[in-house]
Amino acid sequence: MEPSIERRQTIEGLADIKLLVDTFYGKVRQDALLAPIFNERIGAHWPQHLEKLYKFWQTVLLKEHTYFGSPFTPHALLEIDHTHFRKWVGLFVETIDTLFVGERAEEAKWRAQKMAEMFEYKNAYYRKESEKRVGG
Ligand code: HEM
Repeated sequence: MEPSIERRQTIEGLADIKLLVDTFYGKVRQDALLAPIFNERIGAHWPQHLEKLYKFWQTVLLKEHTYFGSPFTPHALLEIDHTHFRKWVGLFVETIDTLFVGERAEEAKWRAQKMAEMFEYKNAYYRKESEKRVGG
């Protein structure tokens, strides 16, 4: 049997974070369900969005604190539901499993899943509240 060559790497530094973020949003931008949502909101500002996401994942995974935003806020207004979140998480997990191995890779998947769950829950809550206000 051919010895298998492990091409996947551990997440060690900013270059790995950039590879993760660039690959993931590359997939998002090709995805029929997610691309329109991102494009409508981000438009020509993809470079700035990616910079923000490098900082976000650098902070979460490398504990180098370069992100100082509030990650949920911009999602509250998006028209997204369970199908979108499931797709987002699916592409994220696929990206990690293709590129990386190790503890940080596992942590990245775990964090992404947990945050997606939280965002989905909060989104549904805000939507219900605003329907109550509109609908009386
Ligand atoms: C279906 C799922 C999702 C969609 C469609 C989505 C879409 C977006 C969009 C359009 C923006 C840009 C908003 C703006 O600049 O006005 C954004 C920002 C962001 N997203 Fe998501 N997102 C999703 C899930 C997630 C998840 C699960 C995470 C975290 C693991 C995440 C992390 C972030 C962060 C950190 C920002 C930057 C926030 C800031 O401005 O500081 N997103 N997202």
